Amino acid sequence: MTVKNIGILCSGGDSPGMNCAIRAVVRTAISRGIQVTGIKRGYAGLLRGEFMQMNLSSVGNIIQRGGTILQTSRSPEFQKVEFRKKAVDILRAQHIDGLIIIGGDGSFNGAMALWKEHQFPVVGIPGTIDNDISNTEYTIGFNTAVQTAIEAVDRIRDTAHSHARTFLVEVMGRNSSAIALKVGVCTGAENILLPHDKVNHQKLVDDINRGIARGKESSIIIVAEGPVAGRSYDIQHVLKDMYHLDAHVAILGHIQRGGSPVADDRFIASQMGNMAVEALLGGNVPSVTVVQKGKVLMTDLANCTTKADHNYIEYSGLAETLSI
Ligand SMILES: Nc1ncnc2c1ncn2[C@@H]1O[C@H](COP(=O)(O)OP(=O)(O)O)[C@@H](O)[C@H]1O
Ligand SMILES: O=P(O)(O)OC[C@H]1O[C@](O)(COP(=O)(O)O)[C@@H](O)[C@@H]1O
Ligand SMILES: [Mg+2]
Repeated sequence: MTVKNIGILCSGGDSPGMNCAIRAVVRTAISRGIQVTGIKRGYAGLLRGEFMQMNLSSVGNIIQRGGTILQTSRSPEFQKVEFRKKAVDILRAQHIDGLIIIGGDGSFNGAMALWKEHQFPVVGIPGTIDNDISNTEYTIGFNTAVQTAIEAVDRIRDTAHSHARTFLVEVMGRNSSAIALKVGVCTGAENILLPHDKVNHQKLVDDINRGIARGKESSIIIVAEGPVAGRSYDIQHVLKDMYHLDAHVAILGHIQRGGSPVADDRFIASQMGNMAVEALLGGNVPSVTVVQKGKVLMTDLANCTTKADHNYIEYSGLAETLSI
């Protein structure tokens, strides 16, 4: 089928660099004589028919902006087969021939369903700070989120040292270890608690006390968020009640999702946006842009519909060795 009009949407959590990908899609498509229809607020906006025609200037001056100009959403309705049928009817009525989805593993499952149930041509671009998608080394936004968290932890370290305190700093990432491990290594954290770790409070206290005994004036423990944000408070209470150790909690939260994308996010998103359009035009669907062995390339979308926590787990040994 000839593609004349490409739809584009963002879905799931926003991530820094999504705008760079949108810009690359729009500019590549227009340079190839193809129309681009922006779909606002993800799958929820698609179901409401929220469209905007994109032109060269609608993506001007956005390369440095965090978030997404198209906005995004989580849409429970889209999990249902009847709503995906409605979505495809809306896309076809709008004369959209193929869809580019910028999002995480959940969004890719929605895209895969559009293909399987209706053979609607889809191409994914991985955009999530969590870096938790199978078969890609990278997802757009991860390095910016990590940089933001590092800067926050460095500031907390100033206070931790000045008051000789222990801090539990909770980072985002749901069940993914990636942000916690990279931030932990880069801030010289004394300990990193991964999402599924059963916390060994005794070891934590022993480690902190060993540090104090050799003259350390502060301890930073990076806590990966896990399924429900706020687990740091549980750990804080056990440390206080059972070990009489006072620890302060800092939950970094959504501060990690916003902000201007760092160079890697701009560069990779620009390549991915460009490649996604070429894939749609070349009939390479359903597919997804990925990073493998450091290179941006295409793979089958089916390879990227599961969550993965593979990317950084290999660095837990490094973190432990360097934090003694
Ligand atoms: N199995 C699925 N089938 C259809 N749509 C899905 C599925 N999983 C997720 N989605 C859609 O993708 C949206 C975003 O998924 P979510 O997991 O919240 O974020 P992310 O894509 O960033 O991982 C969901 O709100 C839903 O609309
Ligand atoms: O902003 P929300 O909807 O509360 O979601 C928080 C979750 O979104 C994330 O920031 C990003 O997750 P997704 O990219 O999968 O949407 C997670 O790290 C965090 O657990
Ligand atoms: Mg996700």
